[in-house]
Amino acid sequence: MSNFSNQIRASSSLIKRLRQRMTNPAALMQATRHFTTLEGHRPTIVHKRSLDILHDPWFNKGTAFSMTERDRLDLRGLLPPNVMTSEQQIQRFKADLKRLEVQARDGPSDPYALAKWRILNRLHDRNETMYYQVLIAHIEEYAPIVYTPTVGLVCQNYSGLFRRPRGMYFSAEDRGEMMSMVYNWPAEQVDMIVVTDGSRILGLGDLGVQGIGIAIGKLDLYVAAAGINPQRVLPVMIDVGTNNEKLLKDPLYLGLQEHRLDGDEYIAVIDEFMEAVFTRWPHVIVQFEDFQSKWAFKLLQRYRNTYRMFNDDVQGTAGVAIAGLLGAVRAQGRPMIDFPKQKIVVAGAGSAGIGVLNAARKTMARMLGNNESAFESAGRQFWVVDAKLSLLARYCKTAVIDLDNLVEALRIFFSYALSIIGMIIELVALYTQGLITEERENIDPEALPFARKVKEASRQGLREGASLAEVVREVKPDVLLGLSAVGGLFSKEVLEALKGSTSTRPAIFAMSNPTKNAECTPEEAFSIVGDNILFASGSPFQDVDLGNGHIGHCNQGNNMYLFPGIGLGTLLSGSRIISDGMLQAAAECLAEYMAEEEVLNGIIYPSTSRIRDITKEVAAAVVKEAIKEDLAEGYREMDARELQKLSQEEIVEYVKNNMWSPDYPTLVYRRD
Ligand SMILES: NC(=O)C1=CN([C@@H]2O[C@H](COP(=O)(O)OP(=O)(O)OC[C@H]3O[C@@H](n4cnc5c(N)ncnc54)[C@H](O)[C@@H]3O)[C@@H](O)[C@H]2O)C=CC1
Ligand SMILES: CC(=O)C(=O)O
Ligand SMILES: [Mg+2]
Repeated sequence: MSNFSNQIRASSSLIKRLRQRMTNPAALMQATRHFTTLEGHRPTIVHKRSLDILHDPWFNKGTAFSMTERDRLDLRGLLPPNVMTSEQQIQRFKADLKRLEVQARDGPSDPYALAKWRILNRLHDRNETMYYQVLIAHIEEYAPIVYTPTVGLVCQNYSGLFRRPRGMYFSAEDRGEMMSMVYNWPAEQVDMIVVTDGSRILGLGDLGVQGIGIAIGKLDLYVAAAGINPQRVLPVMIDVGTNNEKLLKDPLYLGLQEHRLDGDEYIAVIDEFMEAVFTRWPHVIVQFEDFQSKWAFKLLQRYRNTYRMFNDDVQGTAGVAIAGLLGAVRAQGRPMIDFPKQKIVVAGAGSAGIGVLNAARKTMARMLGNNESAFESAGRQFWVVDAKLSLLARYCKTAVIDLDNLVEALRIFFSYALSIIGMIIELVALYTQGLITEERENIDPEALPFARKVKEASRQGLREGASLAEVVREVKPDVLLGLSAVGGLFSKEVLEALKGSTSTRPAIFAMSNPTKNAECTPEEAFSIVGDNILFASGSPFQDVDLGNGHIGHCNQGNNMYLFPGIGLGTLLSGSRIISDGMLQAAAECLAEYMAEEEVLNGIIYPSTSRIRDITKEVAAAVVKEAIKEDLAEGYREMDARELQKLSQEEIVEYVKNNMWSPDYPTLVYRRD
């Protein structure tokens, strides 16, 4: 043991000495690598023994405790005698899950998926290390359980599923207390926070406090894909109420049963939360997740130049879509630089859709010369179809909230009356859905830059509000991209219309989650539009057997390929903010990751089994860009000046060396 300590000390001092000289980054890298390896073997000091160890998920190894460790920690006799390896433990766990599969002979179903989630969640609660061993080793099998689609089901049922707390809850009732509450979290250091207010969970709408499930699921991917230490992640739910009438009436709902805070009151809560977490952990990175679009953009603008934060739905999704869109160009056998010639129809102008539109337009403009006219002409490549509520309908819905203070009888009466008026207006509002032109009233400011000029539209045989099928028929786009949260929106009529596409290989991105919200299935896409299309969906689908010895590949176009790398790269660069350039570098890295042959075969995103590798590359690209933009302030031993000296290969190596892996540490007991 003392040998270990000596080596670690020696290695640390070597790094220090090297840093003082700062002449040889390669030697520094080597010392850091040596140090990291030793740190991996450094024993962990625990201040507990016996059953307390077995009941602590950080330290518990279950049957994998060696006999000497059992003696050292007073565990002898508290476990069955057969000492198992990690591999045997995973085998036993999987065999147990297999039994569940045998029982669920009807094939995948919601109760089956939930049962699987419960079993994994119980493992998470009792043995963190083994949980991440299982997740990393079988990520393709378990990502759909801890992440989309099953995480959606989990959020919908969270009040019933809740057993043990995970993460922190800041509610509207906690105003004025957050700065002290944040010290209730036991970890001294937190690297990553994923926060949601539960207002738009996947495509499932407002799930209130139950939305914490999505923050937990995203952080599982941070650990599995980016190797962020699980002791340094924090899922957060900001409960400002819910406008989900069902949850408001549910006696078993776990959150605040009042309508959502709005306006300045809402912003004050989020401000207080941000101040609290950045006061305790100045270097933390905060990922905003699944906020309704009304707040997603405003909060992003409010914080992005002050705090280390990003919005995954707006910015992560945009990067993943750009990578996919560039892949679609390559899949047509054309160079990426042809991207500005693509005609793109987007269905859904919410936080994700607008994020994609802005990023795609900027990418095209850059390729066209990066000036104003390039930006103008890039804008003409997009046709946006949306369906929004009118302002009056929104007013009626909000008015219900304002009536809360009246006598109960009156409240109920007016509530119902206004809800009915709201519903009627909503129905009327449906007539205003469709192609967005400058003629549209009450257009969202974010969507305005993509509104088509009326004259231009009419020259194409289109008008304000033209249906998606009409738009596709007239535009004959290269790409049809859905971020609408409306399952089946790419109907037979729409897909038939896409057969007229002028592209040699039309691409369909049905990106809405979870599975039932996908705009179409791959079977529908391949069978209606043809074998030669490119298909991507937000949630995983099986590849399609095209029946002629060919496979219709189903790509998973999900921001999970970027957000872990964006977070890790930001952490390791020590960048003060997350710049557009860093996000662009992440997207380009993903786009270039796929080999020519894969792309020509219709594979534009890597399989989930490669997620740890792509995340490492994305993180390295983010670090590199942060250095280039002079934003990198360094991390631990690697300060800004040393980062500057690293070559591309050394940056990748640096990232790899700093990714946590789930190995059981040797435990040594010391009295408190
Ligand atoms: N694959 C991925 O990585 C990601 C997928 N998503 C998914 O995208 C969907 C949308 O997310 P957000 O943009 O954040 O939600 P949002 O609620 O902000 O946006 C949805 C938009 O679709 C529009 N819409 C509704 N019905 C429509 C219709 N019939 N035709 C055209 N547009 C219609 C709405 O008016 C709204 O503007 C969700 O299902 C979400 O799970 C979101 C982020 C990442
Ligand atoms: C994937 C994701 O972030 C979403 O569906 O909201
Ligand atoms: Mg999301």
